[in-house]
Amino acid sequence: MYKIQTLNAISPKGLNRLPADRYIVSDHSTDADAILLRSFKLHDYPFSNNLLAVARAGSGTNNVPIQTLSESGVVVFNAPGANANAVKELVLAGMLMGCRNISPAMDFVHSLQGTDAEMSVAVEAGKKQFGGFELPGRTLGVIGLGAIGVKIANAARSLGMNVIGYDPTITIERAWQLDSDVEAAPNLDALLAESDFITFHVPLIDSTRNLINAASLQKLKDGVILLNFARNGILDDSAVLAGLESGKVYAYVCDFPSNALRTNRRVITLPHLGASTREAEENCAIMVVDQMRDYLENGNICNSVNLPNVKLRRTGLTRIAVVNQNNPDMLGKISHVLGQAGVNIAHMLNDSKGNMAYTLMDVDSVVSEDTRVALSAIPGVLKVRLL
Ligand SMILES: NC(=O)c1ccc[n+]([C@@H]2O[C@H](COP(=O)([O-])OP(=O)(O)OC[C@H]3O[C@@H](n4cnc5c(N)ncnc54)[C@H](O)[C@@H]3O)[C@@H](O)[C@H]2O)c1
Ligand SMILES: O=C(O)CC[C@@H](O)C(=O)O
Repeated sequence: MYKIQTLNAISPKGLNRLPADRYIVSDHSTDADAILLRSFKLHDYPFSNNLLAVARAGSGTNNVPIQTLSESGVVVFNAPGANANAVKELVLAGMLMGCRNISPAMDFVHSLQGTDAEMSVAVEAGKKQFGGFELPGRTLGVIGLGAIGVKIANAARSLGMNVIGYDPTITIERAWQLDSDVEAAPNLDALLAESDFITFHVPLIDSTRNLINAASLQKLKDGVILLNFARNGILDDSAVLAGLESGKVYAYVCDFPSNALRTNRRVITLPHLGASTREAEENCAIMVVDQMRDYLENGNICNSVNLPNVKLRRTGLTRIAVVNQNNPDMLGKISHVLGQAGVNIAHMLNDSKGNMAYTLMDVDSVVSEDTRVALSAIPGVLKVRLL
């Protein structure tokens, strides 16, 4: 039986794909084979030695200590693109809420008192405070053209906006998906200087922390609308608040509330709702459960952030799965141990990602526990499983 620990609510549509005769799913296991989570902060979490996989039912993995897990040979999965449409829709809603002043206008209506006739007079007198502007012809800057950024860029084009994007590491797949009228900004400053709306869709990493700060704020157009549905920390909140105060920033729409933000009338802040749709939660859960199950049962890897994609059709009598450091001569040492044990490799795939490597082998015989232990003892080998 595989033990799966859930650290957040994971859609039953995903969990139901784990057969009860092979999987025990619990939210309080102490020796789990795999962990399923969403935004639970896993840094400093006590991992069991059994742990083989961590699966993030979402896109961002900044709540997962990838380096520490890699050092123990634990595979970390995520669900690329599975919640992108949900985020796209909320960003579009946020753009419209920002430019049409919907949140302060609603606050105004909530504050009205008196009869309907009195209210009608107050509405007509008061509504001029909330006049806004339209999207067509305005320029949207999209920072990060991954699963979410590309969808937003394309949707904004279909709404008649000019779109410029900035992503120095855009993949070929995403570039193919991009509307051909989306312009590539030569650098971040050019995007900041030309955009009426700027939306951020980058992971929180050292190079994306405080992309908007006191200095970069000065490069923005006056009256810009900023949207952060990526992560807290990508914009420096105090710089954005200063920009709202000076009029440089017209509105700030974000998914990451703080005390300073939530009381400002020109800030629309939501409770991390970007991926909170039935569809996105189901897509993410199904994707990571399938990936985790294929890894646990067959050793195949798909959509891991720390190991390469490796998928091998099952042949042979025994499958050997080895997670190791990406060092010279690892394959030589692994095949030497198997040769000494009289084990013949029928099929093999080996690939690497950064300083991690993975080897999946189908062999023609039963492999003893002694041989598994001998493979585990090779310096640089992190995990060995017989499947
Ligand atoms: N609010 C939410 O609920 C919610 C939901 C999903 C994702 N997110 C956040 O959004 C982020 C993006 O999600 P995604 O699914 O589009 O991820 P993704 O991996 O598909 O795309 C991220 C893109 O950012 C680019 N990038 C990295 N560093 C950059 C930099 N310095 N400048 C410009 N581009 C850079 C990458 O090349 C990549 O194309 C996630 O990492 C996560 O933090 C939030
Ligand atoms: O699980 C969630 O609700 C949020 C997920 C989101 O932050 C992500 O990075 O995919």
